[in-house]
Amino acid sequence: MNLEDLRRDYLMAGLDEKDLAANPIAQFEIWLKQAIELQLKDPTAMTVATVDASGQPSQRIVLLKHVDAAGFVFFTNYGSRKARELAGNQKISLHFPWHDIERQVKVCGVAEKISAVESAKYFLSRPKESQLAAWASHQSHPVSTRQMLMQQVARMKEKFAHGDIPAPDFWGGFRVAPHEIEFWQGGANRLHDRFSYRRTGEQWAIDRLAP
Ligand SMILES: Cc1cc2nc3c(=O)[nH]c(=O)nc-3n(C[C@H](O)[C@H](O)[C@H](O)COP(=O)(O)O)c2cc1C
Ligand SMILES: Cc1ncc(COP(=O)(O)O)c(CN)c1O
Repeated sequence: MNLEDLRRDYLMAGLDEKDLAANPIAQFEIWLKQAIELQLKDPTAMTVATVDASGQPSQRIVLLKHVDAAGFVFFTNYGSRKARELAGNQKISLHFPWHDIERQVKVCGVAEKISAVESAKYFLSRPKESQLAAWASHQSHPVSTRQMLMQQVARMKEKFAHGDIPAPDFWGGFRVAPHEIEFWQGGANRLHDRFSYRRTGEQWAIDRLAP
């Protein structure tokens, strides 16, 4: 299979320092809003990179569920591989791959569990079937067959047949407090525009980076 000629030029837009918000969260919100309005598929999907004790990185996609000055929030199983890696090393990187608008955003920061109260509030807003799936899935651990998984779902459905399904204590959110956020806009002939914000106390410094 020859992949060498698979490429395209990025011609949609440029990015100038004068167009950037002073605060990267404000800039992120502008870009995310555009990604949603332009009906990109899974606009909130982000790749999350963590590292294990040996320094081995691993990645997976999760959905961003909240963003504000305090950081980026996603939800997952606290026994999952990502959560176990974060327990040993809070350093994390997030990546939004917005191919259709020739943009990407990279975030580096530190992840912390949110409160059980905050997690429960989000959990209760999810569809019941997803709540049962969270109870049934020992995420990232081997499961012998799909049938075993479905049996577990059925057991949980029975157990929680009446009333609200409570949030499991092994499931909840992480908030990523960022210290670096890069905005990338594709340019012609590989001469892309890149701006990197770095936290300097209460403020943010902005550098244009070579493409
Ligand atoms: C578009 C998309 C969104 C996903 N969103 C989540 C999510 O919000 N939370 C989650 O735990 N897993 C989500 N997953 C599944 C993860 O990618 C991953 O398989 C799972 O969290 C286990 O990862 P780990 O074993 O590295 O911890 C999503 C997958 C895709 C493709
Ligand atoms: C396992 C898992 N957990 C959580 C989520 C988060 O999304 P939601 O809360 O909207 O179901 C997803 C989304 N694909 C998922 O696959």
